[in-house]
Amino acid sequence: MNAAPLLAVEGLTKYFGRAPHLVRAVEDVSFDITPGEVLGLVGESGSGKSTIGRLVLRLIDSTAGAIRFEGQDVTKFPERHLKLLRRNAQMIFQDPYASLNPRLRVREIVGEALDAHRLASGTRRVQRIGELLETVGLQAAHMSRFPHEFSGGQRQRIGIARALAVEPKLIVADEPVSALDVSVQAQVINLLQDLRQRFGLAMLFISHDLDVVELMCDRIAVLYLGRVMEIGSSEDVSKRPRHPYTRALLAASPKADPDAPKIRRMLTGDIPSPMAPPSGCVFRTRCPAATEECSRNVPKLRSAGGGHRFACHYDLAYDEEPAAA
Ligand SMILES: Nc1ncnc2c1ncn2[C@@H]1O[C@H](COP(=O)(O)OP(=O)(O)OP(=O)(O)O)[C@@H](O)[C@H]1O
Repeated sequence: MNAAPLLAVEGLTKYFGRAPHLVRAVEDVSFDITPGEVLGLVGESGSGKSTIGRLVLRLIDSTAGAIRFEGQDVTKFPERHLKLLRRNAQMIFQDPYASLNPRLRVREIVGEALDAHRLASGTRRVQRIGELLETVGLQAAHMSRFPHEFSGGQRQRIGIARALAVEPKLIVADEPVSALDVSVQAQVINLLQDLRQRFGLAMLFISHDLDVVELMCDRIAVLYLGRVMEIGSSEDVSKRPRHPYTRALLAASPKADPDAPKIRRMLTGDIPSPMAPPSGCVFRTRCPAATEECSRNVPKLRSAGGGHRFACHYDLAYDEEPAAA
């Protein structure tokens, strides 16, 4: 619990564009990931999950905040130091079709990472590519094929082999199974679990699906309109959620108990535009329990004990009905 964080994100903020079209994609987000830990980022479409993943790997620049990787703030890294970051932190993308260059053989796709960091050459390089393919459940002989010769699940395995080539300490997995057939999703999740155990990988695991996140992650951060609504152990967040939004998300899951308390089933209306987020608590326009207070003040994250925190002015009992409007 007290291990020095591998990744420490503090007050991370990202705006796209300019006023009056300023998009507040990520607003004052903080979290840590310790070595070997898997943190899930969950939230509806547009909540800022991918943006956070891209910020962490410096694929895009932040507006404000710090991203410390092993204590060093990567937001301040000059371009030439980014290679060091990429040696330690890699991305697995959502779409295994778009993320692999169709003109390159698997050998070149996986080998590129080895070459960029001069990790292996000659016969050792070929051997290493074969090993990586076997590590992800493919065969060494597959290295001479092109991406189109593989199924979606197999392509995602190639993307994983490419990420593993540099022996990273952190993997940002952005919806790694959402584009796959349901029947294949579990296999890829199992592979990621297995790799995590084998290599002690830490992960930032991005998904809109709370069930997948619960399965995969040690801790979960729930995002809404670019802000953290709740963060804590998977167990606390999924079994003892304190924020009305987390409860609503859980209720929307196909696994939800139909007799669940009413507050959990009341997520209605659309997500407001990140160009015009509501005042006070950003969730208040969809929250069944919102009051005047919620429109005036932004709730701070507060502790529910044991590292579990939630950003709500109220602390409603789990089965409490919302106040009449
Ligand atoms: N390059 C960009 N320019 C302008 N707006 C952007 C850009 N990238 C993302 N956004 C906006 O930032 C917000 C957060 O987007 P982001 O993709 O991070 O959300 P997400 O939670 O990952 O959603 P999804 O699951 O749909 O990918 C959205 O409103 C999105 O439209």
